[in-house]
Amino acid sequence: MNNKINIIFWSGTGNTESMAQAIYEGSKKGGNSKLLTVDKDTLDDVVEADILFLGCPSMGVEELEESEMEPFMESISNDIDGKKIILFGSYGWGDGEWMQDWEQRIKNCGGTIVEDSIICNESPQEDVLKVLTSLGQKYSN
Ligand SMILES: Cc1cc2nc3c(=O)[nH]c(=O)nc-3n(C[C@H](O)[C@H](O)[C@H](O)COP(=O)(O)O)c2cc1C
Repeated sequence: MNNKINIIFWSGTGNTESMAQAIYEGSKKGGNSKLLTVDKDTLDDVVEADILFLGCPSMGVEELEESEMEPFMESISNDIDGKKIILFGSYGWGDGEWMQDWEQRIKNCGGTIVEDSIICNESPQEDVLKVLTSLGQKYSN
């Protein structure tokens, strides 16, 4: 059976959503992946995943989105020990600090970051989308 890949994201204006869709396009070939907005996921979607892709833009002041993504992260903090995770998201005027903090948080919960996080400024360019699609494909086998 191919790896179970779950892609869970929050996106306000669609930039992080485009990134998530690019990952999903690549992962679909494995026939065992799901694309979920963070309000639609369940704890099972986290627990069952061999590879978890989590996406969120930089919001607040270099923070995760506070009404859905932040509570979601809190809710899974005891369930990602040993989990293979890849983070992605879009940002605006900052320097990527939110992503560094997010990586640290995952590590503190015992999660394993298996790839460099993918970040892009505002709308993802074609080259970023290609990288994301190849990552989806790479892990779906
Ligand atoms: C309320 C709000 C807060 C934001 N805070 C930051 C920030 O602290 N740092 C940053 O680089 N960009 C910030 N941004 C810009 C977004 O991260 C950026 O527009 C991103 O592309 C949005 O992604 P999305 O289309 O997936 O929602 C903020 C945007 C909004 C609406």
